[in-house]
Amino acid sequence: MAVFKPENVEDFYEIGEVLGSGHFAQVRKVRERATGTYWAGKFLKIRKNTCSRLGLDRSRLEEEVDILHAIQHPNIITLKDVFESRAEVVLVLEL
Ligand SMILES: Nc1ncnc2c1ncn2[C@@H]1O[C@H](COP(=O)(O)OP(=O)(O)OP(=O)(O)O)[C@@H](O)[C@H]1O
Repeated sequence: MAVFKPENVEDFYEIGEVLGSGHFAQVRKVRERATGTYWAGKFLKIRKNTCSRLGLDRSRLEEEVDILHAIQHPNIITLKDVFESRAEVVLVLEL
């Protein structure tokens, strides 16, 4: 199962320009501090309670993260890291 790190993503990545946005996510270019490598950081809003219609359901997201983690294929984007704070989850993806 994928590990959702409780650390602050900004301790490990510099957050850069916005690359795009979707229904629940904003995607930004991020730079790994340790290596200088660029990645895409997908900042996802998580639903706070079952009654709310805003944000993603965390269990659905867990399933998707597990699938991304399990698959390594040239046509499927690589998932490098997952960070979690109270209100959002950040997926660090291949740019
Ligand atoms: N790995 C990535 N590298 C570069 N840009 C990306 C990457 N992932 C997403 N983007 C950009 O961010 C935008 C939003 O991505 P996201 O995956 O949130 O949304 P979507 O699949 O287009 O929409 P939806 O909310 O319907 O799922 C994309 O349209 C693309 O421009």
